Amino acid sequence: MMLQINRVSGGYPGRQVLKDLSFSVEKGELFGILGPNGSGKTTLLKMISGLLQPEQGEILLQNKPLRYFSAKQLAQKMAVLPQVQSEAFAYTVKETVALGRYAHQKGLFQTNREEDKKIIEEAMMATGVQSFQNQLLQTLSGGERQRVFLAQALAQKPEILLLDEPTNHLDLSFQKELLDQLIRWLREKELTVISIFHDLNIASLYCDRLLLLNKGEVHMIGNGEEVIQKQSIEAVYQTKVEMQDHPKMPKPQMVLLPDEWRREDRAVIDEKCIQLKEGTLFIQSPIPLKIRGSDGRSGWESQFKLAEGLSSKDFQYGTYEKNFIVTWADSDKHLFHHAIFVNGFLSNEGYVRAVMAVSEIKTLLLGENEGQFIIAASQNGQSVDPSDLRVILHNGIKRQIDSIHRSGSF
Ligand SMILES: Nc1ncnc2c1ncn2[C@@H]1O[C@H](COP(=O)(O)OP(=O)(O)OP(=O)(O)O)[C@@H](O)[C@H]1O
Repeated sequence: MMLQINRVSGGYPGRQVLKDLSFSVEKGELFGILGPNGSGKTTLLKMISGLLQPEQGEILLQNKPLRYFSAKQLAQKMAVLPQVQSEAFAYTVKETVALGRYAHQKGLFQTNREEDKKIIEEAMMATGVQSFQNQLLQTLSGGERQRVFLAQALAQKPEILLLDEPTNHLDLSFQKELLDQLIRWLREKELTVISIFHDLNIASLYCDRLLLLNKGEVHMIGNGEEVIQKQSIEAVYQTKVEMQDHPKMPKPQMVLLPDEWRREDRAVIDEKCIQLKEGTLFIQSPIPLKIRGSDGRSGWESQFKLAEGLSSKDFQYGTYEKNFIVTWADSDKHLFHHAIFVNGFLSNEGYVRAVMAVSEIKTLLLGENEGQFIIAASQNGQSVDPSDLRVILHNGIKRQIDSIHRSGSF
């Protein structure tokens, strides 16, 4: 066990921030600390680094109480990357990184300067700051400064790295680079990282485990899938969120829904949206619709070119309950295609079931049929029950196919 927090309470004089926290961090883990502003994340990091003493409870580092370590011993084991301050610094980049070696120097005369130099160079290389190593810190951007302090922390060669929002000044590519690099160090150098994150999606992607703090208490500890859940995030952050799956990883991702996001409530997809221009059949929707196609196509679209070379006998359309269905036939191949517009909200599961339902209905009505179809929903208004939808689609599609057959062009 790298670190153990046993029933820790405390904070500042007259202000108890943390209440009865217990958890442990294993060697080699990337352990994330999450929580709203003021929930006690920085206070907890200060206690772990020995800057603040708990009022109650105990923190053990490698099974030994933290208070038995001298400041220098702690600095040899732990490096802290604080939130970057914006004050002016009169040091160069290289001097700042070199300060990371301080805890390892013995006496007044530095005994192992070659070794120190090598470590400082390595730390600068790893964080990509060597190209501006002779510049003064105050001449750097916030993100560059963040990387310099990370280099300083690495030069300390710690066993535990404590990070307070390491990515908050970094652009997208440096965020990814820093975290990918941290993971490589974790695996190669047996480092353990404890880091505060504000970005829940990044924490979900990179952390082995997460601690979600709420008002100084443990709300939940677990892996990303367990902690980044709609219910717990909404309860702790007191806001509405929507969850979605990451397209390539089994990691939950969260998206915000602005209060002001109002779709045009009266926007309805019906016969007014249909246009036939020189044999080309279009649907022009007043709002973007979320679509899934039998060919795997998905996304948000508002203009749909359905078919070319059609005469008015080749297609049918109509509204069935709140669903607008268009069916058209390809006169050469005798295939039937369908566009189904749902005026309502279709969940992810609803889409899957609707796609399956339409495939089944087509097979039932037409036998082997390779015709294509799309399902597009406004995601506006009431949630649609996939079982009800199935019945409505069956009746609507059947009626339209019969009617195209009757029109005599086949
Ligand atoms: N030096 C201090 N003296 C007294 N109270 C403090 C001190 N530092 C922080 N606090 C209080 O302790 C509480 C927790 O602060 P802390 O900085 O740990 O929160 P945090 O979760 O890191 O917040 P943020 O997300 O805003 O960085 C806050 O209410 C804060 O006002």
